[in-house]
Amino acid sequence: MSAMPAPDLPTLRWGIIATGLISSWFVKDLVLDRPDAKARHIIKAIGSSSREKGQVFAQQYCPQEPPSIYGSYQEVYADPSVDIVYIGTPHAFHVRNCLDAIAHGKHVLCEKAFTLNASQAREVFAAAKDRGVFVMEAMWTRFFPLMRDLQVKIHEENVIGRVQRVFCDFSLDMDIDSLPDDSRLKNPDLGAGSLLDIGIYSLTWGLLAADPNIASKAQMPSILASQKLANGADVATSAILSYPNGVQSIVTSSLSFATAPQFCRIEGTEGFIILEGPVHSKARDGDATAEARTFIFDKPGMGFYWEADAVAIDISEGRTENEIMPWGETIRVLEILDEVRRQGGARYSCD
Ligand SMILES: NC(=O)C1=CN([C@@H]2O[C@H](COP(=O)(O)OP(=O)(O)OC[C@H]3O[C@@H](n4cnc5c(N)ncnc54)[C@H](OP(=O)(O)O)[C@@H]3O)[C@@H](O)[C@H]2O)C=CC1
Ligand SMILES: O=C1OC[C@@H](O)[C@H](O)[C@H]1O
Repeated sequence: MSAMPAPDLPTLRWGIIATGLISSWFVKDLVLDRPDAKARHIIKAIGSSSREKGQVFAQQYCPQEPPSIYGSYQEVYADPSVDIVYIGTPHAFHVRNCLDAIAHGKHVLCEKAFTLNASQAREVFAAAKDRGVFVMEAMWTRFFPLMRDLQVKIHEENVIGRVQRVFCDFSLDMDIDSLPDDSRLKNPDLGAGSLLDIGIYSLTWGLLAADPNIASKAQMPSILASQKLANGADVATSAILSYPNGVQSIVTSSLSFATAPQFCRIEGTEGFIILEGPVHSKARDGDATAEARTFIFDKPGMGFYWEADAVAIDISEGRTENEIMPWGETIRVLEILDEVRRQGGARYSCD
């Protein structure tokens, strides 16, 4: 028997911008039948550079309730049946797409990296403030229960004592040389490079494991960074974040090889935590003497619905920011990414 969400749950009507990989993952998760759903999500419109692409996308991912299909993004912004626009274009277009959606009075959930630099993000949030609409960076892993549980274990229950050092890597073997020059991973005009695409995940763990606070309450670490560049984009980035209390987070990313399954190690005075598996599916803690405990993190689909449910609840309760990923945190992350690129050499034309 199918488990439909209760009818009184907050309901959000989505317009999807772009029909690439992430939009397909996001929409597949949104239309999943989930007994524990905290919100109801309806895909009302698909906007694509091509109406045909939009049709194929809708047939494949929205079979139950066919959305309106548009051969432009503007038509999605203008559609009165859309409450919120989900932006799944390459990073370089996020600022324009966000501003356009906000100008039409739409709420926005925009993929990571939110914009190419902190200055663009400030511009978007200023526009959102003026229009009074909800905006959030789709930093989906911050909404994983595993992420939330580990924050409590590390910073409230102190299960590994005082955190001393964090290592986190996210690398993918993308065979960059074989990609076309217009690939978003290769072309700096599209926001190419490992840092904004996947290094942002390593940085997220590096920050959250070192300091429980976010946005303006968080300590700002000093940064030492190095990048390997190809055609102006970073193929690899390594950064050391050093905190005034001596904690160091070593965060790395690369597009030349794949991360080992154990992608993150958080070391404390009384033990360690290892994160492993695809999209944070497992955490293990232990120390030299005690037997390690393993926390398995199974989930239906990929887990994009947690951020989507949080957004629906915020909007239904009249908030314009989310407390897990508020505007100040997106700006803080982008300021760190800006500094890493300043030291490492990767530049975008908007810098
Ligand atoms: N949260 C996550 O797990 C993931 C997030 N992402 C993020 O999503 C964004 C898009 O990534 P991804 O889906 O992998 O990218 P894709 O290349 O698969 O798709 C991007 C889509 O954007 C649209 N687009 C508009 N202008 C351009 C252009 N000049 N060049 C290419 N595409 C264009 C196209 O859709 P159309 O023709 O329909 O308009 C295209 O299909 C990035 O910001 C990335 O960081 C990506 C993967 C996973
Ligand atoms: O966010 C992401 O996670 C998965 C990767 O495949 C993708 O390149 C990246 O954008």
